Amino acid sequence: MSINLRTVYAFAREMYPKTSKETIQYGTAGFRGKAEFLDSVMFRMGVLATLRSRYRGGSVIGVMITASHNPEPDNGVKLVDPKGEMLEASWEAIATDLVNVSDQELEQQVAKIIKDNNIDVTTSSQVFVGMDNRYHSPRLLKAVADGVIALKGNVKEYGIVTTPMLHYFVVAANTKEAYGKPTEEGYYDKLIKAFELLRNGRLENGNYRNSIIYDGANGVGARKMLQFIKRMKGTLNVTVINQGIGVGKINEDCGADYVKVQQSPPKSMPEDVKPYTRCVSVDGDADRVVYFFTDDKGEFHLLDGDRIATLIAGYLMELVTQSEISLRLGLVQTAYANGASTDYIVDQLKFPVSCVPTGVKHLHHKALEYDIGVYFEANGHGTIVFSDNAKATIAQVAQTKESAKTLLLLIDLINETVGDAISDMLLVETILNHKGWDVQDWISSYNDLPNRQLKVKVQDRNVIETTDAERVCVKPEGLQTEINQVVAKYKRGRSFVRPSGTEDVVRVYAEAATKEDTDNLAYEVGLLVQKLAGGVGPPLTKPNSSAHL
Ligand SMILES: CC(=O)N[C@H]1[C@@H](OP(=O)(O)O)O[C@H](CO)[C@@H](O)[C@@H]1O
Ligand SMILES: [Mg+2]
Repeated sequence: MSINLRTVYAFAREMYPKTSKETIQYGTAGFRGKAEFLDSVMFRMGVLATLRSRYRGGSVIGVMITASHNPEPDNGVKLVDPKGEMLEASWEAIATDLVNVSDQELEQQVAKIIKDNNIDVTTSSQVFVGMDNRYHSPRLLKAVADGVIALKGNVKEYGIVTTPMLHYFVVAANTKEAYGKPTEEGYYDKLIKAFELLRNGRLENGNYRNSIIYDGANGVGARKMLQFIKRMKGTLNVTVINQGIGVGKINEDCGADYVKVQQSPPKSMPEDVKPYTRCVSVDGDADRVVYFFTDDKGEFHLLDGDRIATLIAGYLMELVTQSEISLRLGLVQTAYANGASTDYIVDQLKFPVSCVPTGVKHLHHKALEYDIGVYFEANGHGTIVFSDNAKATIAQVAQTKESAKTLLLLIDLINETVGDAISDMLLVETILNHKGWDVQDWISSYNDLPNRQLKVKVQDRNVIETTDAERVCVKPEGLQTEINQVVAKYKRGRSFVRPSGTEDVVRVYAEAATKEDTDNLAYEVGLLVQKLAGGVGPPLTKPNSSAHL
């Protein structure tokens, strides 16, 4: 097979010319932006995925077209490496250069990647592509596929799937189906079989009731949950709201990000929902999940990624202890984790905990250092990874001990390749069922510190640089000192700022002993960002109003 790089060049110029003059950055989870500027980015990512597949000896590489929790006009692309991880960090720079060169330089840039990485372009390659349900996703999927074809690679299109499904397909194919069948049906089968075996016919237990309300964020997570329901034979009664079929924009006034950041239920919540009903929200590509409920006074309560992580970690530790096996367990968080959750993990669970920069790629890598690594972002994005040693030990002990048998089934239920909202939800349901817990039992394990996030618009968010897992701001000079002075005024105060990697904003996080203090702290730090980091746009609104969120 010979590759004519002229083909790449001609394709790009004729079909996918580069229309944006601005430099495009590789963000927290790949490239993201307004959909109308992304055609050339997608074509080039198809080219890159093909090169990466050849570089990795023909292993399958995944390309997911989605802008996750972003608003509907945005789109984006996430690349999946052979073991289901996000694209290796060293290739992020290669990807960035490739999307930013002009159409005229493209041929030369592709040749450079081939030469620098010693890629044999005559070998075979395989790229799996999936997309969310944004209306511009099919157009962008075609651009990715054309990029693959331009380099004579093989492309398999999965159509509309969740991000974690695509990760699963990649790993299933690369493990020659040891992980499961690389099909949609294979994915449902694997999860549902494990879930039903774990229920073992006991649908309700203690305070646990067998029904939930599921907010699908008008995204692909809604459609796929409807598929789960069809196949689950009533083992869990799920009512899907924000289905996104015909009405409703993706993530608008609903979904995991809205619920977490606004700290309120989706706007379209049915009025007749009984107090203490378990509700879940997933995000636009269904890799995040948060739980919430409203109490009998109408007050909203959130059970976010930190809660999910602590619930899972505690349960896994119980099972490991009962199984009398010695494994290294650890939990990974980011600076956004609620301080109370970290205290609970360290003081009560006595679990080693570490803090890494935002972005699942960082958490995933850290979690791999443990035999059982639990990682979750506060926003509900996370999973659990098991080392080969853990799997082998558990399988052996499972021959004689029930607790280890349960662990083995949990491994099948968990999508280890990346955070998976549906798999995570089924896992939480399993644990609550086994413990006989309702949401009140769950939330009483510790009290969250009130917390708040603000988005501050600045001229160039890259003027902010951070260190120490983003908890300390080193640029612009003086900002951290002023933040420290403000934080010192508040009991249990903690605050940090960082540039978002998915939106053109600076994020401010604050927590403190009371809600009022938290709102004031966030506001004061927001003002500092505006003052010292080139704030633009309207002035921040004083606390006790959500207008500035
Ligand atoms: C505070 C927050 O929730 N940040 C999110 C958000 O990243 P930012 O870089 O903060 O925009 O999107 C990422 C991708 O989904 C996710 O990994 C991350 O946790
Ligand atoms: Mg997402």
